[in-house]
Amino acid sequence: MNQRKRVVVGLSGGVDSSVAAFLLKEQGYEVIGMFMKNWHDESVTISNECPWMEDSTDAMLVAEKLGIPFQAIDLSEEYRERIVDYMFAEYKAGRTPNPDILCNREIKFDIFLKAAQKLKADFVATGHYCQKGEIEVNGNPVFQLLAGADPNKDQSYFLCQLNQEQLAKALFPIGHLQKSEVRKIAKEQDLITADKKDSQGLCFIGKVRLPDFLQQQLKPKKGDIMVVSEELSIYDKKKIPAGMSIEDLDVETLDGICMPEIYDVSQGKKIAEHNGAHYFTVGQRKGLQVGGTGKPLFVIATDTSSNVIYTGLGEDHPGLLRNGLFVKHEDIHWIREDLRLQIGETAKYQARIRYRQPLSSATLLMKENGLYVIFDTPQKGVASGQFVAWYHGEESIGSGTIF
Ligand SMILES: Nc1ncnc2c1ncn2[C@@H]1O[C@H](COP(=O)(O)OP(=O)(O)OP(=O)(O)O)[C@@H](O)[C@H]1O
Repeated sequence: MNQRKRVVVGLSGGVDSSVAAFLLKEQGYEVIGMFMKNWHDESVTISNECPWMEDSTDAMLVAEKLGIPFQAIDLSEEYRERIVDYMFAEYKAGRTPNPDILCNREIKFDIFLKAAQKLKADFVATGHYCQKGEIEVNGNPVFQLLAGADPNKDQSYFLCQLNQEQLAKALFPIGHLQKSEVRKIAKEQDLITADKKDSQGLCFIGKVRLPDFLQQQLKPKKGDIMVVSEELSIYDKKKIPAGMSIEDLDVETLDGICMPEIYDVSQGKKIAEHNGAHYFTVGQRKGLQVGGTGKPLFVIATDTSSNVIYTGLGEDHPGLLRNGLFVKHEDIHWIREDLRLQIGETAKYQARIRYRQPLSSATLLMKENGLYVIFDTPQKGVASGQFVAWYHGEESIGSGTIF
């Protein structure tokens, strides 16, 4: 059946994609390995190491060992335009982007996919820990994005912005395996990548720390750290009114619950200084460098226009917890288009707002202006710019950018 299908596998020089390529070959596909050079800027390299060169050599050696053709393509320009520029713009605006999710949507399953199609490939495969399903809805095929079988490695969250056309062309050959099994196969096949360390995400940053990367374009600028009391009246609006069912909440109440709070300096007390509000993210504890406060300080909001950070004392500060979040109409993405909610409709799903976070039950309400996601239990670290993905069991149904 699969004999004549051609697959381009993204070979990163890591163990997962090496084993993915091996398994595809075993299954009888015609496999081509392709390494992409993502982004490399001499100015952010903090050592003389050149990780992408090493990775591309490893990818090539794996291809050689498996006896498959190999190509390397330079997508660094596209990467800069679509990922790096987006990252800087988002941080500058006080939001927290997720480059890994964008990279899958914009690079691996767009530009890379198009390059594969030029080679007349039927599919693009990656070493992601997730699975693809196919069902029929009203007589039409519908593709499903499913969690990886290894609960510690599930990467479906990173693919939550893929659409049906992209999924139709995707293969995830290792999604049904545990990481330990992948390493075992790599060892058995004597692949050079068998013992290679896992990558840390943020592939393009390589070995540079995020703060160092950001400082390339976002210059340090001193500003105030304010500490905000627990007793502010704005926190009352964040609560779900007692006795009300979520379906009956009006938009004003929903906005109070789901929109990020806007603080002003009169609501806080200056406690120290920081070196740039755009370096900080909601929920962050590290990097504030304020001592003598007894309990730890956490960022509860940043205001990049006035360059002020608002913080709360202690991990139970009401500013840290949110009962819901909002996704603007144009930022809502349905993987399962057939399950798209219409205005006025609600649905019960499980949501996650960051990679590896356990799923948490939530009610989704579709309104004219966008989607409100109300959690059964309040969540910490709901950061603007990050993605929320909603699941039905193991299946990722849709996602959106948090307002
Ligand atoms: N530079 C690259 N060139 C080609 N494909 C890549 C590259 N970087 C990542 N990929 C593809 O995307 C998948 C997921 O990338 P990620 O950076 O999360 O690596 P990973 O899960 O550690 O996998 P691996 O062990 O294969 O590096 C990889 O398995 C690979 O198929």
